[in-house]
Amino acid sequence: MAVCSAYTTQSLNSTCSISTPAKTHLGFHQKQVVFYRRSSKRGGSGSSSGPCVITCSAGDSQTVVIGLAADSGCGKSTFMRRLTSVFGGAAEPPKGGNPDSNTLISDMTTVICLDDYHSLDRTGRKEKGVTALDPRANDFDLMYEQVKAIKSGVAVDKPIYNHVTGLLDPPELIKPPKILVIEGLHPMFDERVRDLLDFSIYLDISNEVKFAWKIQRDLTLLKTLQRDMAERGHSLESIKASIEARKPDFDAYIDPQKKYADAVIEVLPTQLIPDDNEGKVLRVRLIMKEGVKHFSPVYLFDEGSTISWIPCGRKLTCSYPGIKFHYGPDTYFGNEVSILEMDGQFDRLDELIYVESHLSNISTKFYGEVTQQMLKHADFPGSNNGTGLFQTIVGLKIRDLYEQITSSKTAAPLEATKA
Ligand SMILES: Nc1ncnc2c1ncn2[C@@H]1O[C@H](COP(=O)(O)OP(=O)(O)OP(=O)(O)O)[C@@H](O)[C@H]1O
Ligand SMILES: O=C(CO)[C@H](O)[C@H](O)COP(=O)(O)O
Repeated sequence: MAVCSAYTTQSLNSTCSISTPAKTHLGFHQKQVVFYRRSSKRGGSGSSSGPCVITCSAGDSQTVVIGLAADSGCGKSTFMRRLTSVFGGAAEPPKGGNPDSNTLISDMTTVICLDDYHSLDRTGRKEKGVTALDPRANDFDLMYEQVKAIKSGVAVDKPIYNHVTGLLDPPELIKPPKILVIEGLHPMFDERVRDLLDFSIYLDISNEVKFAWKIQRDLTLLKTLQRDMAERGHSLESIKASIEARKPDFDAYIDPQKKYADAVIEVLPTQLIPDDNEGKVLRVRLIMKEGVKHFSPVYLFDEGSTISWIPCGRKLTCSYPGIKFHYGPDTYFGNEVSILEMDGQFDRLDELIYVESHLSNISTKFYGEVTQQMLKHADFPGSNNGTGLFQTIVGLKIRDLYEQITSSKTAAPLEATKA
């Protein structure tokens, strides 16, 4: 291994870091690693017994890494569709690649699914008697090395977990995007991976709601397959059994990650209907950590005050059971947070502008942008309640965070030049 000291760089704007030579067993992509010839007499004393590697990413293509954690079937894909829409352009699987790829690429974002780091396939897990939620079924070393590589501008060959076959497929090439989202069961589980995140989100869906969503999804699937009632009954039991079987590992390995999240979207049954167990009307809480770099929590009316607001009346149509907002400071796992809560659902999405105009720090670029985004995706699940509203707002906050990070990176060399 050579000692690296002085190198030429391709562009003044580049941010460069010295790394060890590409390690193919970790899937680093050799082609993306840039080799530079030693150019300067000054500092050129390093021995040159082997290849030195500099990996460069242009100043304007810094990869910002976002983590999104949730159990399976808890709305990660829906959230990702809202997020990528905020940046413009549709997200699609890699062109010409594996049709069962879990990756989604748009102009600005690449979303990778952490299921791809399962180290045991479906049969392997069955043989060992572990679930996919168990850390022993996942390769955190590879996850860390590859996310770190992408963040520093190096492409990787990431494995693919095929949900259709339950097997690990040959890897796919992931090039460093402007924004990398790692979504799945464990983005905040491993401390090394956690430290690479510029922002983290946890979707906390209560058991009652999770169950209602699963049934809804599976019954829709069954309906399209035109199965009979007997099979539907069987399916209900198996959905229940699968949720129960996952619960111990969910409680042990997934749920504890929420204490690390910068924002948590908590989804609970409504409090507006006494003893509601339908799970259709939802109470949704956006829990926002204070003091996170490049992130200022959203507030209602007056920052730091405690406020309850029923907006129904002349400007917002509400049918039973109505809509109730709450905002205020709180603590969450020992951290200071602000919590914005919405219970109930909108009758008319265009009237959301009335609510939007009373929210501050929502990082919109123009008046009504939240409402516009919500109307654009009115057919997505949760568009008439706090899940859609808060996912959209978090998407705008991530855009803002990205712009702040990239502008501070490009401003830094300028400041240094001035000094
Ligand atoms: N906000 C919501 N309101 C109502 N139902 C929802 C909401 N979000 C998701 N769902 C239901 O849950 C299902 C799963 O949503 P989605 O595919 O976004 O979750 P996921 O976490 O990506 O799932 P998976 O892990 O299985 O890929 C949807 O088909 C829908 O039925
Ligand atoms: O918790 C999950 C995350 O999506 C899946 O259950 C896990 O990835 C295993 O997938 P499959 O059930 O398709 O073998």
